[in-house]
Amino acid sequence: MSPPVELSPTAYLKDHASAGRGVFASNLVPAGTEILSVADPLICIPDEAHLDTCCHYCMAEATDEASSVNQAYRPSVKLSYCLGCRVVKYCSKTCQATDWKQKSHKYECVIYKAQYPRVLPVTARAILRMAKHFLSETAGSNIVGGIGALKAHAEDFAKSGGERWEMANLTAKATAEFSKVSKQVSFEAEFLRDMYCKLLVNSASVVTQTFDPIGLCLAYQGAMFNHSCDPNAIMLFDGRQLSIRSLKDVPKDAEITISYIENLTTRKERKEELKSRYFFDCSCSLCSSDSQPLESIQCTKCNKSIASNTNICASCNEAVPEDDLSAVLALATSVTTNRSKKNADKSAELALKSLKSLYGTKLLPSTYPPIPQLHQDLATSYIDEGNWKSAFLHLLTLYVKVYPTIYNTSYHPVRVVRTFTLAMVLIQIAVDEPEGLGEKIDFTKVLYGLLTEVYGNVEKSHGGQSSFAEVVRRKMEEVKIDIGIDSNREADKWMGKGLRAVPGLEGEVGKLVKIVDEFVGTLKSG
Ligand SMILES: C[S@@+](CC[C@H](N)C(=O)[O-])C[C@H]1O[C@@H](n2cnc3c(N)ncnc32)[C@H](O)[C@@H]1O
Repeated sequence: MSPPVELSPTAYLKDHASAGRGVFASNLVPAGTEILSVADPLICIPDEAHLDTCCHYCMAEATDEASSVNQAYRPSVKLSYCLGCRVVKYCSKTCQATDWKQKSHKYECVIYKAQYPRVLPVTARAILRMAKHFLSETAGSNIVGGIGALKAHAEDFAKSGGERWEMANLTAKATAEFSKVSKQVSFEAEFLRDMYCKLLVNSASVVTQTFDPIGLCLAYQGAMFNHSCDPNAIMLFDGRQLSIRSLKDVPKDAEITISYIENLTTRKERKEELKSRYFFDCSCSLCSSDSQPLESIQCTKCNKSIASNTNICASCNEAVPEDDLSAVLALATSVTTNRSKKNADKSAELALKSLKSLYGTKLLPSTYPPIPQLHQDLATSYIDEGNWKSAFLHLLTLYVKVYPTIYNTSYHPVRVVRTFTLAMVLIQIAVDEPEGLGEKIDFTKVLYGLLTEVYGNVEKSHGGQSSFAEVVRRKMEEVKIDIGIDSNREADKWMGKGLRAVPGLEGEVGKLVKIVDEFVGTLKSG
């Protein structure tokens, strides 16, 4: 048994009873605090789709093509190509020089250039960096034992075979071949395959402030956290800076866990994904519990929730016929499976059709997977198109019917960001089509209520020094001036509360709930 290692002022690493190593709290960690911050992850690079729009070092995004709502999150950034390879871009000479000297672009530039106009996939680019770094690493050079000590599960990958193993071999072989053009160093395929396995098990998606994936990150300390489907912490990105923040109070010496996957899925789907991607059987508190809140269905007679482990409504005793229930659950599974396929049709048309078919069963509430994801994907598509009213209706449905169940703390970072997006979309509606919602809402009050909710939670969700907190503060100031609020007194009264808790907003909340009920009603009737 190795001795514990301090990972940050609040967390230490030690051997875990059943999961290799794990991270534990050094003292009580209060909810909404930073546990770990890594300013310079070993690897943090854009994926293929974002090579043209993200700085290859700091991950800043170019603003040119973003819609007005997405621009609210970003400072103005212009990117220029590396003139050597013309594949990667930078926002400044400093980023370019750091990437060149410290992050291996000096070595990989010639490899990228030889492949141009073909662009290497993000996994191939990442394993080249890992391999290069591995050569200069000694076991004691880093507190977690470096790349050598990262779990690879290589035998499990080989044993499970299939497409993933094929891809590991193909990527490693092709990358080894490509690396030969470098005069500095080239690699064997088998060694690169080992790097590939380590990458897949230990890396995380880099996400924007709106949680859209833009790249891949490998940070030693970040890779030490084990998974739970009901985690007490979350990984966030601010550009290339990775942080882990607590979602709940974590008692001294308790394990700190994050979620590796999109955990808004059914238990069966979560367990299958974790087994196939990370090679373990999840036995977290949620997977071991009889109650699966997301898998509750809705009673067609009294509209109350029916728990996931029964087909009988506890409120009115109505029984849902088992065959009907099986058919509905199979439909939900098939929508999820089709969406997760490679080259799946991700169009808004299909998402809307799927959403209507799920609601059309009348048995599935807005929280049942994959309904929340479909609403979110549709909102994102409509924001990109500038279709504010449709984006608003989907985001508002999530705000009213989904977030209180799936993110049961008001400072959950995803909930805070989505609420901010809802406020930004509301601004667009107020400008473009204020009569478009049917119900006349007081835009000023609702907007101010949403923003104060975000403003009051951002310290806990993201930290006061984060770029997102800065974006929120700026927007709050702008809106206060626009709507003629010149003191903080009124804002303070509302601070941190949800719309529902703000005095004087009950009427507006009632109207919003009615808008959502009518909207879901139209989706149910196809
Ligand atoms: C990113 S690593 C986490 C750190 C790892 N425990 C170590 O010792 O290096 C991911 C791997 O840790 C293990 N792991 C993570 N969460 C687990 C869990 N809840 N139960 C069992 N094993 C887990 C699995 O082997 C998984 O592939």
